[in-house]
Amino acid sequence: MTTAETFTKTPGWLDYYDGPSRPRFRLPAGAVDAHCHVFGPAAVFPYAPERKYTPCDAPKEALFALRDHLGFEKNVIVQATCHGTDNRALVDALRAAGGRARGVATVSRDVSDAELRDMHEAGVRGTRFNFVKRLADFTPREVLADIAARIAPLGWHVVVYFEAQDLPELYDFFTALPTTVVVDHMGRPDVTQPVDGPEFGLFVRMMQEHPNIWSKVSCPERLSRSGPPALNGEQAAYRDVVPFARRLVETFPDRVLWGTDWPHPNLKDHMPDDGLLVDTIPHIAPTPELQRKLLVDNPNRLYWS
Ligand SMILES: O=C(O)c1cc(C(=O)O)oc(=O)c1
Repeated sequence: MTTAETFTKTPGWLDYYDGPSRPRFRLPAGAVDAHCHVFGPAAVFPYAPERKYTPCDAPKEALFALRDHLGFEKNVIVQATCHGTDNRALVDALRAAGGRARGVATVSRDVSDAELRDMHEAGVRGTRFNFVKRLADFTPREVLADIAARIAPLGWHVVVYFEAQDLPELYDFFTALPTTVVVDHMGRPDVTQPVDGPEFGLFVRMMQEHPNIWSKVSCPERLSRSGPPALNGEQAAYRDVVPFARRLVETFPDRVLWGTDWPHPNLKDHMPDDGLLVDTIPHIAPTPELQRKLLVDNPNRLYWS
């Protein structure tokens, strides 16, 4: 199947989606899409009963086609909340990727050592804690601290997803975690606030004071108020998000990651064009050196070394 066919002929795939454009920006060799998901297919890997949304199926074959179409070498596949703590779709995709994917799972406190070992062998290198209220029920902090203590000896890290207004309350918990901590989507700043204002300032301070904390400079399509269309080749799409991402890339060049967030669950107003998302990269990482760190060196160090 061609890439276009894989997208349009995947059963249950969004009717209106013709697939991504081809990016103008040429990714460096060895680039990693460090935040993407697989969903189902539900007939094989059912969604979790406790899920807050039911996505269209987005199977591994479509993800691998996207990877090749955009020019990435590898993926980091992140367990999505709609699959709960059932990591079978993730592990299946990792095993099928032939070493070209690593994963971030979601586990419960009673996960067995054997299950952790199996996941590690398949390529899992982290666990995800979700604090976004529309996506996940509250889990007591001591449960999460126990999970972090369980996965730390494996060399795994913790990925956290939260919204900026909740950072003051979560700050002490995050900064006490015993592992590397990777923040999804820059902690979802309100991009109508100034980039040097107090809200994003707290996030920057957390990274400054805690060298174990990393950030994904991803998801402009979720954070933007200005929306997608690039006015011309020079101006970035989702341009109101660019100063936030660029600030992190330039201040912490060795602790940032980039990902498409494909297949963009819960976006109701538009279906992002992943080619256009790749074209935002030179706006947030303006030099070849910053691009290499963001796309190649950092993800390879965290997931493949
Ligand atoms: O903002 C979201 O809706 C979202 C959801 C999930 C998930 O359901 O895991 O993951 C993401 O990275 C983003």
